[in-house]
Amino acid sequence: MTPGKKLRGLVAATITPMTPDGQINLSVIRQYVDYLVSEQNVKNVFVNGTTGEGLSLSIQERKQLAEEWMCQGKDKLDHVIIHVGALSLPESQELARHAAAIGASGIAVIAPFFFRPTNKDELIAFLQKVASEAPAVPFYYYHIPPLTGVKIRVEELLDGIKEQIPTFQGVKFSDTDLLDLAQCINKNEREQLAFLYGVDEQLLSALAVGADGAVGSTYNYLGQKTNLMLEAFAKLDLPLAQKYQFLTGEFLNFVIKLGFGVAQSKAVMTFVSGIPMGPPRLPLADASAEFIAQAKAKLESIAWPDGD
Ligand SMILES: CC(=O)N[C@@H]([C@@H](O)[C@H](O)[C@H](O)CO)[C@@H](O)CC(=O)C(=O)O
Repeated sequence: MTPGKKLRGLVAATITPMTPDGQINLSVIRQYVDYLVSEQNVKNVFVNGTTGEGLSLSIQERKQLAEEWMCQGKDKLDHVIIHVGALSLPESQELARHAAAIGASGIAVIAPFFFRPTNKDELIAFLQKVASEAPAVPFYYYHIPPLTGVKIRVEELLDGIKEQIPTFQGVKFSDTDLLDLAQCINKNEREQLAFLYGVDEQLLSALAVGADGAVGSTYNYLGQKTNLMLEAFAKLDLPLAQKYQFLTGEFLNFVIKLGFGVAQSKAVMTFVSGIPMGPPRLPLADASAEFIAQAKAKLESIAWPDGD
């Protein structure tokens, strides 16, 4: 791992593999790490987030997964960010201390979403109490208003946040409000913050306003293609970058219409990688056989510019 290096590029929002009877399946994480690195060229992971069903796992399971990713990712991954957000502040603090103890490269926290913060100060107060439990670990705010219902604009949140959270390192921005994202980047240009976009189907637009990279579910199985989009964008080859975005978008548009969430991501990752991701945890229901057949056929029909 590379401590201190600014987080850039693609970060896979990891799926939590489960056994058919619904237990977490740590035994495939080693294979999963190798697959991400060698087949998808993705060397950063975000563990126990939305895609990882982090909020549906017990504290013990979250710790076990974090430890396994750290252990298997050692010498292979660049960054292992652990999502430690929880509805209960003491639980979130416990997870932050644990992530620090096992040497995580960063921690991230979602806004609490049952009793919600109603303004910036309440949200920062919560984040600060968690971040201060891991005083040497880079801290990221995980902004995902479609799921949390917490719509406090990040631009507003960032104003003065470093004074209260000295470890503040950036934002995982999972929202479509690109004006907010652009204003964050504009105002924080000279700071060393990382802005990582989380709506995979419109990553190219976020790159255009200066996002440093992306955290998302599709980089588990479309990481290599999305890396080619990043490369084309870096070389200012906009037509090629657009081509990749259009094609990943074509797949996502198709599956979103069928109904696409964490369960379906698990199914897609299983058929693409061959690693059994297992079922999701209730209340999520397993992807249907029909979804799997249609998603597979669609993905196989895409003619990528690199001929793959
Ligand atoms: C709502 C949701 O799950 N969003 C995903 C996206 O990667 C999403 O799956 C993708 O854009 C397809 O819609 C990520 O932002 C979530 C994520 O990074 C995480 O698992 O923490």
